[in-house]
Amino acid sequence: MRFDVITLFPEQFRILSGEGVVARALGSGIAELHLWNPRDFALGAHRRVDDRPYGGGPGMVMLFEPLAAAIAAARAASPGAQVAYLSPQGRTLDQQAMIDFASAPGWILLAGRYEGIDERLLASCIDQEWSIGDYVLSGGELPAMVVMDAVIRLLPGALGHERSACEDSHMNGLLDCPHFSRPEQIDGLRVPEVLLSGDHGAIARWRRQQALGRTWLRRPDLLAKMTLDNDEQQLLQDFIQARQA
Ligand SMILES: Nc1nonc1C(=O)N[C@H]1C[C@@H]1c1ccc(S(N)(=O)=O)cc1
Repeated sequence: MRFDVITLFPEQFRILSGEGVVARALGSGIAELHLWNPRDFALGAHRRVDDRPYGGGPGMVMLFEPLAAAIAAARAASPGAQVAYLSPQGRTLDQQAMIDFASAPGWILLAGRYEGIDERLLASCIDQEWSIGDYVLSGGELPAMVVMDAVIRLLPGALGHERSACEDSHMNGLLDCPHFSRPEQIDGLRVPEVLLSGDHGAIARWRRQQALGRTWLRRPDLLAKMTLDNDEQQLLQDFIQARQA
């Protein structure tokens, strides 16, 4: 998948080529990243990319022309890609959104700065507006990297043969189960016996029950969206009763 990011701070994206899933995906061609700086498309002696807002008020607004030109260049280089603007006013993203995005041919991500962008861009150049959460950051670069990370891990081959993203939290509407590794005991805290049993059926049921129970405890809003089969309902009831015993 091709990602084109429009950003005033392209050097921030070097972090993606460091190590880990995203770096390996970029290095192996599973994903590719192209950066476009609006300042390269700014005209005039001062090559301005922002200016004061009409009507007064604090902060600066990113100018229409440089962003429109950068978006046009990215669209020409990535046919079929849609343009998504990262802002607190966008649709809040969740795992299902990332799953949907992973099937697109590519994305052009616009990382905003300052107070935001000239509103006319939303009507003329931008296809979708997304938010990574209800808070305001100093720039859209981190949100763009968050989206890239969440989408890239879903691409075939990105996580390697040893596992896939399907066990992750939120991938099946539930939170993930707890995980343990060596040693078997730390300060009297033991690994659940079932995980040491070698009974893969029992381990799978325990993990499903833990995922159901954790979601019930921490995110009942997610559970409310799910339809549990009879076995899952019984697992959850047993979890709840064990807690109340
Ligand atoms: N949350 C987020 N999810 O994605 N981006 C997020 C974010 O905080 N971006 C901030 C730098 C930039 C920004 C953009 C737009 C607006 S504005 N005036 O439209 O509200 C305010 C701040």
